[in-house]
Amino acid sequence: MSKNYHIAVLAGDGIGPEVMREAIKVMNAVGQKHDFTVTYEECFVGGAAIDHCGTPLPEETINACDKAQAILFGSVGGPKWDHLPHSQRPEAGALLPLRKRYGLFCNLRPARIFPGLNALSPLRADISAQGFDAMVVRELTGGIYFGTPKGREGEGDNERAFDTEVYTRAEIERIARVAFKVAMGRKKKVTSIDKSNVLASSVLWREVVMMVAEDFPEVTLEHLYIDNATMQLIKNPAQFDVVLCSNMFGDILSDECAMITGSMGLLASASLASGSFGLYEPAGGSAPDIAGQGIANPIAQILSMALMLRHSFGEIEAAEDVEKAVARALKDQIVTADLARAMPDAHIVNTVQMGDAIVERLGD
Ligand SMILES: NC(=O)C1=CN([C@@H]2O[C@H](COP(=O)(O)OP(=O)(O)OC[C@H]3O[C@@H](n4cnc5c(N)ncnc54)[C@H](O)[C@@H]3O)[C@@H](O)[C@H]2O)C=CC1
Ligand SMILES: CC(C)CC(=O)C(=O)O
Ligand SMILES: [Mg+2]
Repeated sequence: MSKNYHIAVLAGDGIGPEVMREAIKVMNAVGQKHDFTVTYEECFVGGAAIDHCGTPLPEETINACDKAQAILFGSVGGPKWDHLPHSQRPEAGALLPLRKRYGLFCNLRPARIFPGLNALSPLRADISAQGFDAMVVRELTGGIYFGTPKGREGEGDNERAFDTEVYTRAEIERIARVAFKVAMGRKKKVTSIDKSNVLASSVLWREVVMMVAEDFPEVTLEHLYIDNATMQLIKNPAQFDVVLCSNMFGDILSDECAMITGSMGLLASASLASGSFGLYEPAGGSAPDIAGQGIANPIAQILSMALMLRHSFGEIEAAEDVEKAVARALKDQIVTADLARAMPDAHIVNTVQMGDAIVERLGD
C-alpha cells in the first residue's frame, strides 16, 4: 500500500505562488514514481493573508500547520505591506513566528555550482572552476532577529531604535553540534563565522563552538570574522565546506552563496527542529521585481520540496530523483531568465516550462 504524507502549503506573496505550483507538480510526479502520495492544505500567509484575513498569520493557517507533518513555504513580503508597523508585516508577523512556534532552530542551506553552470558564477572563471559545494548551517530562532529589548522610542533628535543580539550557551551548542555532524558526512571542515573582535555574543559563540569541536576530532575547525568571510567567499569559495553562522550572519552569507552558484533562484533551505517536522522554503524572497511575469526560477522551491522528502519523510530515493532531474535539466542548458547570461546555447524557458522540464527528467 502506498504511503501518504500530509503537508501545509503556504505559498505567500510575489513569486511564491508561481514557484509553489511547480514544486507541487514535481512532488506529485515523483510521488507516483516512488509510490507515495502527498495531501496538502493550502493556507494564506504573509501579505496574502493580510489582504484576505487582516493578519499575516491567521489562526486557520496555524491550525493547518499544527496538523501537518511538514510545511512547504514560498516567500512573504513586498512593498505593498512595508508601510505597516514592523511586527504586523509579513516577515516579522508570520515567518519569524512560524520558525519560533515550531522550534526550527536549524536552517540548512546547501549551495553548490551545478554541472554546466560554471560560467554563470559572477566570479572569475578560474575561481569558479575550482568548484563550490558548501552547506550553510544557520541558527534560526535566536540572535538579533529575536532578541529583546527591541524597539523604538523617544522623539526628535533623541528618537532611537534598538535590537539586541542574544545567544545562550545552549542555543550555540545545539546548532554547533548539527554543523559538526553535517561536516562528518561531508569534507569534515567547519568554518564558524563570528565577530568576536567586537561582539560579546560572538565571544561566547566562538568559545562554545571550540568546546563542541573537542567532540569531533576528525573535523577541522576554522574561525572567520564575518567581514573576512564575505571576502573569502568571493576570493576562494572552494575552501568552504560547512559554514556555521548565527541567524543574521547566515542570512547575509547565504544570499552571497546563492549568487556564487548562479542565482538566488537556486538556493533551497530546510528549517528543522529536533524531530522530523520541518519548514522548507527557498532562501530568497518574494522577488517583487519579477513577480507576476511567469519568469521566476522554480528550482529553489523544487529543491526545498526535495529536502522535505529527505528530512521529514525519509524518502531519500525520491529526493535524489528530484535533485538529479534538476541537475539534468540544467546540464541540458534549460534555464529560466535569471540563469541565461553567459550561456549562448541556453534554452530560455518560463517558470512552468522549467517545472515541466524537471518532471520529464525524473527517473523511471
Ligand atoms: N523567506 C522569505 O519569505 C523572505 C522574504 N523576503 C522578502 O521578500 C521581499 C523582496 O526582498 P528582496 O530583498 O528583493 O530579496 P529577493 O530574494 O526577493 O530578491 C533579490 C533578487 O533575487 C531575485 N530572485 C529571487 N528569487 C528568485 C527566483 N526564484 N528566480 C529568479 N530571481 C529571483 C529577485 O528577482 C531579485 O532581483 C521583501 O519584502 C523581503 O522582506 C526576503 C527574503 C526571504
Ligand atoms: C524575514 C527574513 C529573516 C527572511 C530571510 O531573509 C531569510 O530567512 O533568509
Ligand atoms: Mg535572507
